[in-house]
Amino acid sequence: MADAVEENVKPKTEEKPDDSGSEEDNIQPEVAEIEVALKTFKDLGVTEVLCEACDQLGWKTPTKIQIEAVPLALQGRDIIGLAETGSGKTGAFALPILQSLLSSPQRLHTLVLTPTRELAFQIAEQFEALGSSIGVKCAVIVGGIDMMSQSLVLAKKPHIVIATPGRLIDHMENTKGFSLRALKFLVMDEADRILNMDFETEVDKILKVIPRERNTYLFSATMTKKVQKLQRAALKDPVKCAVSTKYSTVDKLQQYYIFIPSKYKDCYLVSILNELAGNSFMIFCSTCNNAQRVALLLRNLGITAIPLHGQMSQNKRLGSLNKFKSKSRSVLLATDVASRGLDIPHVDCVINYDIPTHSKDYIHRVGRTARAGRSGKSITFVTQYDVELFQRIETLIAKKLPVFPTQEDEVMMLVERVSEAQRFARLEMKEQGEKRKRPRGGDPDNDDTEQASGVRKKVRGGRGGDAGGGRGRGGGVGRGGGDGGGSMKKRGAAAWRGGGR
Ligand SMILES: Nc1ncnc2c1ncn2[C@@H]1O[C@H](COP(=O)(O)OP(=O)(O)OP(=O)(O)O)[C@@H](O)[C@H]1O
Repeated sequence: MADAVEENVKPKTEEKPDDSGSEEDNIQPEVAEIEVALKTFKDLGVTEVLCEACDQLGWKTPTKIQIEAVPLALQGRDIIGLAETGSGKTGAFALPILQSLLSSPQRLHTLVLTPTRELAFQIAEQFEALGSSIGVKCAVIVGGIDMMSQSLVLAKKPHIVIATPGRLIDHMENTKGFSLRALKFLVMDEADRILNMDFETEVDKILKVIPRERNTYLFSATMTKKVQKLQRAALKDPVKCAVSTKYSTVDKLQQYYIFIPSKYKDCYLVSILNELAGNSFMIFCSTCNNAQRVALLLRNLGITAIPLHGQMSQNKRLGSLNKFKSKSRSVLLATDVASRGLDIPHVDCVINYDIPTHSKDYIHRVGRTARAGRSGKSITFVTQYDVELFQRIETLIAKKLPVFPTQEDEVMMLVERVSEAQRFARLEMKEQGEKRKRPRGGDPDNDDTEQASGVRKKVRGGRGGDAGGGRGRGGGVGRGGGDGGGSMKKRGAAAWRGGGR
C-alpha cells in the first residue's frame, strides 16, 4: 500500500525563523499513496469495539487521513500525517493507539504533546469518547493548573497523558514516582508548532527520557523542515501520509479579504458583525491586549463577545471557551492560542482582525471554520501596513482572495458610536490593569461579569440602548453620526492589487 513516491512538499514561501534551516535534503520518508475507494473503519483493520465507538460518534466512514494513516499505524509504522484542518487527524492517531492499548493494556502507554492547554483537553475528550467502552483513563497535564492535583492524577497511572511540554517537564523533574520509561507511543499534535523554537529545549528533554523503542506520530495541517530534522531523533523509518497538497485550505471555506485604513478596523468589524448577525465568529488578534480591548469594545456595543488569550487565568480561559462552545457567547476574541486544533463545529466565520505575521498561522486560524465537511467563511482585514504579509498568504495558499463586499458609507456612519465604545473600552482596560496591581480588589480576569458593566451601561444608556437590543440585520449597532472618509479602501486596493504582483 505504501509505495514510495516522489515527495513534493517544499514550502512555497517563508517559514518561521526557527525553521529556516536547509537540512531537509537527506531525509526522504516513504510517502503513502492515497486510496480513494470508499472504506469502512472495519476495512482499515479497526477492531469491532472501536468501530462501534466511531459509529456512536456519528463517524459513518473514515476520512481520507484516517484511511491513509490507520492501516499503516496498525502495521506498527511511524507516521507523519499531513492533512487539512478539520479532517479528522485526532481520530487518525487515537484509533491505532486505543487498539494497541486494547491488545496489550498498560499504564502510561501514550504521551500526546500539544502546543496549547485547550487543545490538550479537547484531545483527552476525543480519546475518552472513542475509548469509553474500554475504560481508557487519560490525564491532562497543562500549565495554569495546580501541580499537586496533577501529581495525584499521575500517581494513579493513567493510560494516556496529554500534555503541554513545559508542564510535563515540571512533573518529570519534580513529581516523585512519575516516569515515562515504559512509554509505547509518542504523538506530537500540531507537530510543526511543537517542534519550533519555543518548545525546543522541552522536547529535547522529553525525547531523552522516553524509550527509543516506541512508535512516534507527527500530525499537523502544516509541516516544516524542522519536522524532518526531528525525524532523525524521533522517528524510525517513518511513512508520510499527506492527503492534500501541503498548504491547502478546505474547499468549503469561502475566503475573503477587505482592504481598509487601520484606524477604521473597529468600525468595519462592527459593521461586518451586524451584517452577518446570527452567526458564530472567531476573531483573531495579534496581542492579548487587542483581544481584550476589542472584546470590551464589542460588549460595550451590546455584542456578546468574550476574550480568550494567554494573559487570562486557565479557569477563565476554559470558562470563555465553554461559553462560546455552548453558544451563550457568539463572538470569541482570541490570540493565536486558539488558532490551532480547536474543534468547535458551529463556528461560521473567522475574522483576522489583525493579519497573522506567520503565513502558516493563517491556515490554522481559518481552519477553525468549515470543519468536517461543513461550510464556513473567513475575512482577513488588510490595512496599509499589511499588504506584504497578505501577499505572502495568497502565495502560500496559491489562491487570490476576493474582496468581501462592504458599504463604506454605511460603515462610516458607525464612527461616532464606535469611538465612544472605544473610549470606554480603554477606561475598562485601565481599570482592569489597576486591579491587577491590587489583586485583593477583585478578580483580575473579570472580563465577563457584570462588574465590568458600569461603563457599558453608560455607552448603551446614553444612546437610547439600541446597541444592546440585538444585532439583527440592519438594526444592530446604531447608524447615526459618521464623518465620511475612508476612501483609501478603493484607491489603495486598486493601487496594490493592480500593481502586477
Ligand atoms: N470519520 C469521521 N467522520 C465524521 N466526522 C469525523 C470523523 N473523524 C473525525 N470527525 C470529526 O471531525 C472534526 C474534526 O476532527 P479533528 O479535530 O480531529 O480535525 P483535525 O484534522 O485534527 O483539525 P486541525 O488541523 O484543525 O487540528 C471533529 O469534530 C471530529 O469529531
